[in-house]
Amino acid sequence: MNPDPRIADEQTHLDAVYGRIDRMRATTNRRLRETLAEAGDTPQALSERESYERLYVDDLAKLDAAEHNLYFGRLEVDPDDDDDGAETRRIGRIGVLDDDDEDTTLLLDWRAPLSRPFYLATPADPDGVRVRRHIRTSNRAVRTVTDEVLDGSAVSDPAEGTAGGVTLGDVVNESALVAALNAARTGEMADIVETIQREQDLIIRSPHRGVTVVQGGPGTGKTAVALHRAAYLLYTHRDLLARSGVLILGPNTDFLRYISQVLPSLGETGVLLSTIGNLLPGLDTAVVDPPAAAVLKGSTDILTVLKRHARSYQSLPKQPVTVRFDGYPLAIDSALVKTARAKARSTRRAHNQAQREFLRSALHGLAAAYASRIGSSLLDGSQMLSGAEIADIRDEMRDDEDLVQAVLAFWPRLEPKRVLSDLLTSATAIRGATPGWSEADRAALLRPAHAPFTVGDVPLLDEIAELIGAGTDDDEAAAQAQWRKQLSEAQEALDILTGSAPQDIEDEIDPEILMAYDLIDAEQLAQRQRITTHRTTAERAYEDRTWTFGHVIVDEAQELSAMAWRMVMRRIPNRWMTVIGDTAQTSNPAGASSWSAVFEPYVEKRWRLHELTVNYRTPAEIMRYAARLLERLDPALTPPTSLRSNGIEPTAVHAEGPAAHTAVDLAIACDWPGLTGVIVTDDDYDAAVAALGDRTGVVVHTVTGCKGLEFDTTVVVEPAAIVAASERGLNDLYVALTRATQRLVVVAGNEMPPELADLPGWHSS
Ligand SMILES: Nc1ncnc2c1ncn2[C@@H]1O[C@H](COP(=O)(O)OP(=O)(O)OP(=O)(O)O)[C@@H](O)[C@H]1O
Repeated sequence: MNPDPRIADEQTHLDAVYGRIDRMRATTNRRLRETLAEAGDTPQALSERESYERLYVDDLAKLDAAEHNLYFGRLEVDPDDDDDGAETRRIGRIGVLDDDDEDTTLLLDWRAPLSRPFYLATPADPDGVRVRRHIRTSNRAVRTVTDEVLDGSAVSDPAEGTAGGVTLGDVVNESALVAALNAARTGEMADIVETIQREQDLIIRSPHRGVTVVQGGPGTGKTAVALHRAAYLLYTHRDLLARSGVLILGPNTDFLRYISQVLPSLGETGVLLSTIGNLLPGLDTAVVDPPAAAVLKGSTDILTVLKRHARSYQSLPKQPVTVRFDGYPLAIDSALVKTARAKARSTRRAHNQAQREFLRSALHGLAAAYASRIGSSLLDGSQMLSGAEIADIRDEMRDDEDLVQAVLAFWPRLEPKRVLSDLLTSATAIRGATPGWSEADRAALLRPAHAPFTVGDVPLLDEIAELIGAGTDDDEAAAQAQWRKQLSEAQEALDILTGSAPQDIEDEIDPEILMAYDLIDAEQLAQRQRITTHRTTAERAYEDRTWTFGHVIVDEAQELSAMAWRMVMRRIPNRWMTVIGDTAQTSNPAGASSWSAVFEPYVEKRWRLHELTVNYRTPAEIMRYAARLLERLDPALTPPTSLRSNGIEPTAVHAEGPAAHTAVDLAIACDWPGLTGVIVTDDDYDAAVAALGDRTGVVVHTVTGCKGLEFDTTVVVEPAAIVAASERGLNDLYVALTRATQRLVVVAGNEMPPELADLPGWHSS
């Protein structure tokens, strides 16, 4: 067989691209070595060196990330002018310019506007594209080339695999898509740059600057779309977003681990991935509240409880407290504290910030009392000390630590964790803050003294931090002064850096390799220096509760409670967000069942809904059963249409003993290709993990922990128990059934939900 000339052609181009990448890597490596070898240990020299080092290391990471499948697409498009020849565009993971005289474009970045027809053109609507070529490479060699001729005639290379219920005319890059969907899963999500579909592309590149909601059933690519949108926005709005950062919120750390490689593989690292449970600096929790507590803590009704409780620290003395100043006894009594409290409250500042006014006023009262003791006229009792003298006494009192402590007992400095613990661990505190509540609700809120904070507590802690003010004015003033100092040092360092840029480097500089002073200003440099071990915007944001992001993406957004949304919204005052979810998959009892209820309080009607309707993950054979559960959940909901049908019928296995054991043994014995996920209830989790031991190729997850994940084969254990385990058990089972890319096996003892009772192989004993 003659070798395909297209392969040889593309190999020539691929060699040119990698040649250029290798030259860029060599130059960057050389510069990095030179930077590291530089002498000088002044603070400026060190910071200059560190900035360059960071820059070169970042560049190398980007080049490494682009190595795999660097070049994947080629378009022949109608030329702009009347010229007969077609214009050729080559598309890759990153843009690459040649180092020739013309700076020839070797590769267009997939996110560039000129690349867009690669994703949008269809035979029915070619958008000027004559031929779309899909190039598969591995280890720097071209393996296959597939052409689609989009001139209204037929597709030239037929696709491998079969499609389920979707019209193939809708599918772009079909054979590559089917190959990607059939590929064995590794436990880490892969990027989809080569096969983004039209409906997905419209969301990824949406210019909408408000809240974009992406609703779609399981497997419709919502997570993939969210991650590629992050990459697209970072490319298109780099100046803005590199500085303010992008936050991606996911449901749990397993999920974040699963998606964590996608953005680096696209050359983007400046993104903070977080769960609600570790969004607050200094706290990391995955502990989930019992349903009743979750509902109470998730609702905005808890706000008045928190406010009432925070106010309870602004207390009055039941008995006057006697303090001694200069040997004289002075009384801190209810009248004195009441006056000081009124003054402090009238500042309308947060508790900790108003403390200064409270103290000033109380000391003023005590100074006046003291003055009346030592300075009253013996004749008529009138005050003989001047106002200035009384103020001096007040200042002296301020230095008397015992006295100040005694006063501040009635307006103590607060710290969010203590405030919340004080509330949740005391039946008395709960009662005081919840007038009108039922005893059952109060009992649901109460927790043992040393119980850890839960995910539901995190938004409450954030709320309390707002209510009480994070630090006192003095803390803030000290932080500001420190910041100004760093800023001026950074400016000096930058001046030196700019002034010392050697001309010869300037002359030979690659357009892609930017110099430090192109990229950073004094503020950024100061921020880098603030915590030298925490270098990226994302990491700085992670350290700072009050950080506001440029864009926020919320995945599995249906799980967020109303209180969690308040916390998220605080971090994105510009409301530029992409929100991804499926209200049919909600398992949190405090989660969302309607997007308008979530967003209207924040943006009224200014949010835009996109719906994804094609299920890329789950084959039609499995979706047939899952759809029945959706019907029971809400008959108005339409299941997504499976793109594939693979001929593998789901089956059921009757377990004689404990079903979790049977399921794990079965998974090990069958050794199905790729990754197998065994999904169990919380109660069965430990037993299943123990049964699995250190076997690879099989993983165990709880129903809530499998959210967003996928496996080649899924073994769902005791579906009836999953349904019974919680109020949202049906939703959980729906999620569990839709995790497989190839095969579903259900293992049960005696009970089976009616929707699965006709599974081949099922019989109860
Ligand atoms: N255009 C595409 N090309 C290749 N693979 C795709 C494409 N779109 C989606 N996929 C794949 O389909 C699977 C499901 O996608 P994803 O996890 O993003 O769906 P989801 O809507 O977030 O699902 P769920 O709500 O069930 O968690 C993933 O393996 C993803 O890589």
